[in-house]
Amino acid sequence: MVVQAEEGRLTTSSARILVATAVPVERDAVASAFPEPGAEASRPGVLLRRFPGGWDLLAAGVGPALAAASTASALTAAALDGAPYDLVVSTGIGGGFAPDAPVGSLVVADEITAADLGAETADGFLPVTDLGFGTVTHRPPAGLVRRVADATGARPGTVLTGSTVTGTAGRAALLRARHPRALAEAMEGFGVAEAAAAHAVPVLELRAVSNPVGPRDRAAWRIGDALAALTDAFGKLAPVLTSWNHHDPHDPHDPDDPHGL
Ligand SMILES: O=C(O)c1cccc(C(=O)CC[C@H]2O[C@@H](n3cnc4c(=O)[nH]cnc43)[C@H](O)[C@@H]2O)c1
Repeated sequence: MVVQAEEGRLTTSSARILVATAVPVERDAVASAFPEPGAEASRPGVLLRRFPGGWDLLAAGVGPALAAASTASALTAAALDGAPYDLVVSTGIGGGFAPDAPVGSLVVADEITAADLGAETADGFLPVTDLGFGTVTHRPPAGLVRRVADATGARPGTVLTGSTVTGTAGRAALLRARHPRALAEAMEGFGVAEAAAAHAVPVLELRAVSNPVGPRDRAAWRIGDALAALTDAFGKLAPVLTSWNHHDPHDPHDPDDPHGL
């Protein structure tokens, strides 16, 4: 994999990386980290913005279902083209849990967790795994998460995925009680991760915090600041991805890897 950073902008890569945002304005914020405008590439069910070096950007839609469907379409198309992706990155704006993830900050997921996938019972919420189904958490490669955190200043932690934006202090407190490591909430990460897992492709989730998770206060959303943080972060991601090689079972930069440095 070869990715070069030039004045904080992404230039070349030999890896194939799919970056899935929810909406076009988030995709365009990521695109601003590239020196070129990119070119459109149409595949069944998806319209990609393609950049030299193997980067494809996709506005995959809002919510876990559409994000999963769009990401799966892109992954399948790439595989059928004979150029499968090496990494999928779910990214965009998100809500941050106070006080750990303030507005304007970045969060990188070490766990991508479906917050509302399960059953409500008289004794509380049961995740689908307790019912004997599927999964509720995907874990991105630990060494890659660490290096993304180091390079961008993103705080590592759990990023929750839900189909509903939290709008009350009570719901925010409930989520944090259930997921004490949760730093952020968004609506797509788990869907993107499910699609990536189906194709055995590693996944990352990086969120720029636009609003606190809690009582709905639309006027307090700082979407412009979060989008600017996203552009800045993707400029800094280049050297991180330069040395990451997921084909190598031993990550020399992962202190948890006994074969590493
Ligand atoms: O409440 C509104 O009026 C409103 C206005 C603009 C956007 C929204 C959204 O629901 C955007 C959802 C979109 O952004 C991500 N996101 C951002 N903050 C959060 C959050 O606190 N909780 C969940 N998702 C959030 C999400 O990934 C969607 O793509 C509402």
